Amino acid sequence: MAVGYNNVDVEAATRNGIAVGNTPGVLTETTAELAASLSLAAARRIVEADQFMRAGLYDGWLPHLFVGNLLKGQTVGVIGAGRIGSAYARMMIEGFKMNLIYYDLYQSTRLEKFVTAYGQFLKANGEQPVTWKRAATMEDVLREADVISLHPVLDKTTYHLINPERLAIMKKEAVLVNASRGPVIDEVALVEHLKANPMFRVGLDVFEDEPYMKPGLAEMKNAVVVPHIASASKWTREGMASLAALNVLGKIKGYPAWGNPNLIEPFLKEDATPPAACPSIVNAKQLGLPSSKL
Ligand SMILES: NC(=O)c1ccc[n+]([C@@H]2O[C@H](COP(=O)([O-])OP(=O)(O)OC[C@H]3O[C@@H](n4cnc5c(N)ncnc54)[C@H](O)[C@@H]3O)[C@@H](O)[C@H]2O)c1
Ligand SMILES: O=C(O)[C@H](O)CO
Repeated sequence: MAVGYNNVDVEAATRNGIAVGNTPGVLTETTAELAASLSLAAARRIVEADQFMRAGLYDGWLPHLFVGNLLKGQTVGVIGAGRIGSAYARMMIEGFKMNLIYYDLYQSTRLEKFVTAYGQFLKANGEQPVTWKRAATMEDVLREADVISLHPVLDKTTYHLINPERLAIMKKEAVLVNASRGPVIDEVALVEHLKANPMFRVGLDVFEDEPYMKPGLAEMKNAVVVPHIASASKWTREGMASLAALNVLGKIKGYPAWGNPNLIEPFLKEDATPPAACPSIVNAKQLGLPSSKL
């Protein structure tokens, strides 16, 4: 069960009349929160400092001990401003008063409106307003942002989206976070970049050859690594299980596909019968499945 389905050959499934279900929506905030946690952990060197403390190396406050990056007033870059990317952007903007630069194939009007409104709120309170920019190219995001989080789907257009050339244009003290899919980053190139740029930091939830890391990554102090736990909250995992089970049940019962897979709340109510529909079938259109009325 997952929202990402890059590991499924949807074309082959469609050719064989097989419906492919996924679990959108219930992972959005949970995954965005983990990306925000990785951003903070990398920017403020939390894991390094924790290891230092546990090793008994702390012998008193020092002005230069584990100095990291301040987020307030800096720029957060989001590549892939869909459900999760937009939720992450809102957290970083509202939580840390960061400015936004994003790159997506589509305009995220709702996100832009949110930043504009929040900027006006800050201004009205005598504070520096936050700003947003939709970048014309991914390179613009990489050049300008202080913290960059990757949230696109994995496909041919996003495989090794972060490569040696693009790493080279990022700020030397940037923070890069990936809670999308491992192969979005060329991990061998990333290890080399981390070695050459000790102030560059990453927070990774996903890896190119999961469950393995590329040689050298585990030794890098400027990398925070966690084992694909972005959706690991109880509410989310229960929600994913419910949506997956209701997709299967819906197919068995011959129900239509739900009209708007971004609006899955009716399937999650504990005290009500779920709608007679499959919550999210990604190849519903291609299979010619009927769509339920909302
Ligand atoms: N680490 C985890 O546990 C975890 C959890 C949930 C989702 N994910 C991953 O996150 C991905 C995104 O999930 P979502 O629910 O936000 O999906 P979504 O479809 O809402 O958002 C994906 C966005 O990526 C954009 N995009 C596609 N190709 C692009 C490109 N070449 N350049 C820039 N943007 C591009 C799309 O336009 C879309 O806005 C999933 O497909 C999955 O791979 C990982
Ligand atoms: O795509 C997904 O849903 C995740 O990778 C699993 O949580």
